[in-house]
Amino acid sequence: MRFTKMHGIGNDYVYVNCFAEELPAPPEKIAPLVSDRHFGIGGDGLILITPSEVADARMRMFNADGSESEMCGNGLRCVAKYVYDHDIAKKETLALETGAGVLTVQIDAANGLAEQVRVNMGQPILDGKKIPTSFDTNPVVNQKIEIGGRTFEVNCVSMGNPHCVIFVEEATDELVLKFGPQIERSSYFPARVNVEFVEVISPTEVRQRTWERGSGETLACGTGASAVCVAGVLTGRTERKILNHLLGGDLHLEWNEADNCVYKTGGATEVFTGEWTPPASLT
Ligand SMILES: N[C@H](CCC[C@H](N)C(=O)O)C(=O)O
Repeated sequence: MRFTKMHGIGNDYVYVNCFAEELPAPPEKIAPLVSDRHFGIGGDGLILITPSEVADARMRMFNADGSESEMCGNGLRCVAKYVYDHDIAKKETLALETGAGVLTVQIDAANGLAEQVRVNMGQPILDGKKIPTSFDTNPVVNQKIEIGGRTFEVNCVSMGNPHCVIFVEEATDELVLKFGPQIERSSYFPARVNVEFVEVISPTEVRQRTWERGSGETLACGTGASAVCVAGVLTGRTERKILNHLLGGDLHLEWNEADNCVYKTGGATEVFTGEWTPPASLT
């Protein structure tokens, strides 16, 4: 299986161009194998770039545990870069189909290659039942949950996929690595959840660490950063335009008042291409 390794500020996936390549097995079986950093290629998951009936291309994203997610913000910037750089559609404005609908992406290119990518991430979903959470408020802000003997105040937002944003003094290893997985799998979140621990530096600047549903801690999460932007505004902590520092780099975010959409800008990088040999047990 030919693949391309790409990352968006350190959130790395194995990308397969399904315009040209046929998968040797179902993607949910391939994702855990290629994601393994010792026995596989290494990555936070698998992303398929496929033809679309309604857009320039379609993204399908599988976490390292094989579960499929509706959306991936860093992944979508990389898909846009791939589609542009590899001439699937050489357009500076691309329409890309995701589980969160068709999203519009703006490419800033130099010498025929995409450098910065700006994604209209669409409107956040704030209805507790739709996110989904066990809360039936709209929005779900400053709600208390009990996890492992501790109380957390959570703010929940869906950007197509579910997020739980928790503002903290310091995003420690204990919070991310011990409580992250417990929150992910708690009964408050029927479809599990991605968890963001966020330090507010100023009304226009935050720092985020992410525990991702199905993949564990990652260096960055674009849908998570968008959810953080929304949660910051809803709780009166931040302005509508922020700079978010993630472990792997920075993202610029804006929750636009006029159209209610979140705009996310950041880089996308192609690292290498290769050919993966599926184990005999798979085929
Ligand atoms: N890293 C991705 C999000 C992956 C979310 C996935 N873990 C889920 O199950 O929803 C991003 O940049 O938006």
